[in-house]
Amino acid sequence: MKLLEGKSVVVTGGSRGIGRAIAVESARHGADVAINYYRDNDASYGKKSAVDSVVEEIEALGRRAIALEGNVADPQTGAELVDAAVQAFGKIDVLASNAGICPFHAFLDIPLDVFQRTMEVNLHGAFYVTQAAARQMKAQGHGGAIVATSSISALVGGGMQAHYTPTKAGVHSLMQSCAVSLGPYGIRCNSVMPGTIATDLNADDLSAPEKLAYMKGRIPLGRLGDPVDIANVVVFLASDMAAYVNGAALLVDGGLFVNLQ
Ligand SMILES: NC(=O)C1=CN([C@@H]2O[C@H](COP(=O)(O)OP(=O)(O)OC[C@H]3O[C@@H](n4cnc5c(N)ncnc54)[C@H](OP(=O)(O)O)[C@@H]3O)[C@@H](O)[C@H]2O)C=CC1
Ligand SMILES: C[C@H](O)[C@@H]1OC(=O)[C@H](O)[C@@H]1O
Repeated sequence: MKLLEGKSVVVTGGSRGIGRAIAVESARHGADVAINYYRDNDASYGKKSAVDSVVEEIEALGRRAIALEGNVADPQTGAELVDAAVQAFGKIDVLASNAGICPFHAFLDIPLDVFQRTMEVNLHGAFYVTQAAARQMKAQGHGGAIVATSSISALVGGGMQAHYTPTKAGVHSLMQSCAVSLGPYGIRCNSVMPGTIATDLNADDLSAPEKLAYMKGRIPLGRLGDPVDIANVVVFLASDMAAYVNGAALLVDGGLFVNLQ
């Protein structure tokens, strides 16, 4: 069953990791996809750059794809991405606001620029692109769905993430307020809260075997998440199957959050 047949989906941070999986699974469910990326230089996908390979994969599924470079922290990037999607596909039905960074650092001596960049990319970036997509959806007059990638880190702390966890709590809060602001236009806003998902974001952190074993040991399902585990839930929240889900946050963490002891 295809959940996004004929929809136009915009994904920020769609070249790698969770965003890439959202882009591909959206296409598998029948959507055309506009992908934002920033500094794509990853040639590990069959010797193509990451973004070229995701575009190719979507086209192989019989759907259209465009890719637009841009830093989501720049207020113009979101608007340009939405405009490009409308030019290419005639409309936008779904935004997956997903781009994010997590440079691990201890709290007491975090460089100011690392703190500011994390805030600007993760929280300001989500705000700008959500506003741009919502303006377009309102003008179109037939509603829409916005799904932001928050995190389990919106709910719990991390000693090396004091600059990061507030951005994920902020993204969660942004979706709650937007659910209220945009509900009257039929635009639903929700967030997905991934646990620990195996991507480039945490590859360094989990490269130490002891840390990897510790994290897996804390997850009742006994494995790290796969980007597709998150993408499946984003597709559901974006689809008409979730027509009455608005302002929700869905933990997708293999049970990590509830595992006190
Ligand atoms: N991995 C995990 O365990 C978890 C991740 N998350 C969240 O999921 C989201 C995706 O993370 P994940 O897939 O793991 O990370 P990856 O590092 O694998 O991918 C990040 C993606 O974001 C893009 N990106 C980075 N900075 C910018 C920017 N300034 N402007 C536009 N695009 C940018 C990258 O593009 P490019 O490479 O071209 O620069 C890339 O496509 C993030 O918001 C993260 O906080 C939440 C919970 C857990
Ligand atoms: C980067 C982390 O490993 C990852 O990102 C988050 O949001 C969670 O804290 C995950 O563990």
